[in-house]
Amino acid sequence: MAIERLIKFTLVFTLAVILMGAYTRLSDAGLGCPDWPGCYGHLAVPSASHDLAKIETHFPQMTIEPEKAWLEMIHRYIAGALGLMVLAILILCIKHPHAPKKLPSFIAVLIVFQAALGMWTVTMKLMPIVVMAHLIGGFSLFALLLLLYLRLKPLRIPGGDSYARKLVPLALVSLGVLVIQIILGGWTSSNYAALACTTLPICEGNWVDNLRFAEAFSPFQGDHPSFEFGVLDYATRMTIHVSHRVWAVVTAITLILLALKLRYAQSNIMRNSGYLLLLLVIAQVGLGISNVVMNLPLGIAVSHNAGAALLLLTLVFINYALWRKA
Ligand code: HEM
Repeated sequence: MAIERLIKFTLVFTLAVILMGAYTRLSDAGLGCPDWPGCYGHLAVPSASHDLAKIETHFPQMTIEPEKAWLEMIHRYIAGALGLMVLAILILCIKHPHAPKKLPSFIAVLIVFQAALGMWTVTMKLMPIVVMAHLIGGFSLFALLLLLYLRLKPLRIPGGDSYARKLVPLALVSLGVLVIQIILGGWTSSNYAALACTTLPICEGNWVDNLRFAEAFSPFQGDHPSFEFGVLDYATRMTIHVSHRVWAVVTAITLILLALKLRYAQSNIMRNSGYLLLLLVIAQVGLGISNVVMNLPLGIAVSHNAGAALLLLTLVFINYALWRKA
């Protein structure tokens, strides 16, 4: 069916947009263009000398950095293309008598909201709550597109797999635990807390006595001309970082337990999902540790983001497959 192929392509494209967003953020290019939707009022990054002269007058505090501006604009263009794909999916679903209608409509609304969050990310100068919501919006879009794809497929577990069905509560808890870990990761990244702890396993110094949960998880951090590079003090960033690491232990244990239990499922599809989950958890923890010991190299940080997105997809699939009637 044309819709299924389009959704499959859109899923891969969404991952590309998420990774491009992570690459832009981690390259400190989020404010490469200080306005929205254009860049210094232009459709492409301006380079002509008369345009540059005008920019100096209209944006006196800004120095145009073409590389960063291009990263930001490419992210905006491909996100725009993704918006058009989601619109096409919605139209095809509305036309197709047996396709779901509510889910694609919700996805279309979500992508409009996601565009607004992209705008606020720039206009509110990388305010962490907005940056994190933008990251979560992208991940939600990715997960909902998979759900739509699965709704269009007649997926059934052969014979019902009564053993796997007993894992429904654990699979649901695993998804919840993972979502919390992703939110904590987004909060770590958007508050520039990645390098607050540089030793293993948890943090250096007398970290237990310096934890400040109220400040660390307050969604609003006052007025600042810009939130680029973070506005929180060391102890607060350390608390955010430590929370992400400690919850990583809870996440890894829960997901590995589910993966190991899935080994005894009767159906191949559930057993293989378990192996994939196990592989992804090990890779994700390895990438997280590499982030810390290697001082956040761009490639590793972007791969850590991709790992989180793929873990989410795997758990959405496992939950869906377990809930589906035989
Ligand atoms: C167990 C599963 C884990 C998941 C699902 C996860 C997820 C995430 C996510 C979604 C982000 C935000 C990425 C971004 O904004 O681009 C993040 C950031 C981060 N994670 Fe994890 N993480 C996990 C484990 C770990 C572990 C074990 C460590 C270290 C020991 C770690 C260290 C970090 C660091 C330092 C950042 C900030 C990187 C940055 O500034 O972009 N993570 N994590």
